[in-house]
Amino acid sequence: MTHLSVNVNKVATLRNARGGNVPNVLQTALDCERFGAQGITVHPRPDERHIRYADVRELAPAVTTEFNIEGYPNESFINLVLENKPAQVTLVPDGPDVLTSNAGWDTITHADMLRPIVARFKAAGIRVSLFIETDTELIRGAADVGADRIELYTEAFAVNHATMGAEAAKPYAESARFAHSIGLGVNAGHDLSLENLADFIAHVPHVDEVSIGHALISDALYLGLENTVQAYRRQIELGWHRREH
Ligand SMILES: CC(=O)[C@@H](O)[C@H](O)COP(=O)(O)O
Ligand SMILES: NCC(=O)COP(=O)(O)O
Repeated sequence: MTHLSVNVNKVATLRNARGGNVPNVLQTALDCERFGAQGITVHPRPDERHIRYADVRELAPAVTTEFNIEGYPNESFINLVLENKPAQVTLVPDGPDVLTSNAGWDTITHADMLRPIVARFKAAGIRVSLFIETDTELIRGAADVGADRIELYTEAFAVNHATMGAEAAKPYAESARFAHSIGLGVNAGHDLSLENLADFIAHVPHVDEVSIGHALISDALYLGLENTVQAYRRQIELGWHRREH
């Protein structure tokens, strides 16, 4: 069954708006786990506009499910990850100024840069995932630089799902099948929501994990965090039960 990792970036955004410690990011992460999250994801950005490096240091020893740190692998990010040894690091090719992640890796152009970084993390016992679009050659490139998994960048799925429904999952299904066939694990994330998650899971095979933040934390304003985490888990189960493969 696909695991749900809750991205708590947006909890930190709210906390940072007032400069104190409300809401408490650590407590929220632990509560997400208590409510059924199977992982916690954070994406510290260079300007620390939401998750701060200090949050990562606080979360790392406290998270008892899978801790996943996402980000662009500059030297300070690499050191942060190696210092905190999460179960998984997800490398994302974000420029420092982006509003949010907006592209996957070009694993061919950046192969020489990625290969030694991936090797460093793997030598430290950290699983490495690369954020990537639905392009077979780039997925093959992820395997070539030594990645353990890919994270399919699902923004286009979310946008297209609004008009096309489950048909929007087709390129992702092909990519997931290909990644699996060459030995890569498959994660997915970005703009997944209660509206589109079951269709994604039903039509895309081999998905080990989804990481969801923006929509989930927004839903929690209406539904409460416990109900929301459980609602996302139920959508994953619903998707699995609708699978034809
Ligand atoms: C890689 C990815 O899709 C997520 O980490 C997303 O970028 C969340 O980051 P923000 O919360 O900064 O938008
Ligand atoms: N890796 C994707 C993630 O962590 C959350 O993305 P989003 O749900 O905030 O778009």
